[in-house]
Amino acid sequence: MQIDEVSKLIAKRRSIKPATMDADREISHELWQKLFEAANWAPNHRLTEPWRFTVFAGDARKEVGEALQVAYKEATPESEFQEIKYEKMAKNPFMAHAVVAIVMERDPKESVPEVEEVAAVASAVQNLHLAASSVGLGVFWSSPPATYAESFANFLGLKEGSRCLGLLYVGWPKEGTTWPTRKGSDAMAKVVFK
Ligand SMILES: Cc1cc2nc3c(=O)[nH]c(=O)nc-3n(C[C@H](O)[C@H](O)[C@H](O)COP(=O)(O)O)c2cc1C
Repeated sequence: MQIDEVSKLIAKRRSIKPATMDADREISHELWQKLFEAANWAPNHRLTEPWRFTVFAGDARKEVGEALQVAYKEATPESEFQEIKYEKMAKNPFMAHAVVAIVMERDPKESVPEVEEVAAVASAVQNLHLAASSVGLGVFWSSPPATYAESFANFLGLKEGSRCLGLLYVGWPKEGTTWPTRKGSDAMAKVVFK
């Protein structure tokens, strides 16, 4: 593959809003496997492979919605609590075909700094997202404060030191949806050569 082809795929990757996803359209097990294989090739220090994913599809999406509601209550001061947001939390997971919890599982030996483990998980998500984009499958990374709450970590059964880094909404775009575009910015303005 030439660099131009890789660059094209990278530039094509977009976040697809869950509201534009066809929640009923199946994602084959074969495709899920390809997505997680792509994730699994992410760079990671000392090969700790800290990424973990839990896929909630079908009725299991209800559990995520309920856990988000509990976590929202936990993470939101009473004065800021909004009933509308609370109700939406239960419905949101049903907009996508599946919701995938992104987890950084801490290596018990703590052989590398935590920031490196988080970076490795983000790389894994990027790989997965690129693979999904290549076949036109929509992905949206969502990280409301509720996903960082202790009750949400307990819901996911996280081990000591592990962290949830948000949720991926995954689904095929509804028929007629146009793939979003993004205005590019000046890449070289963020680079210094010395
Ligand atoms: C770590 C991380 C967390 C994110 N959390 C949210 C979020 O909570 N809500 C949201 O609207 N977008 C979230 N996004 C997606 C960004 O909004 C999106 O990547 C950005 O708008 C650029 O669009 P693109 O992905 O289509 O290039 C998140 C992205 C990352 C990398």
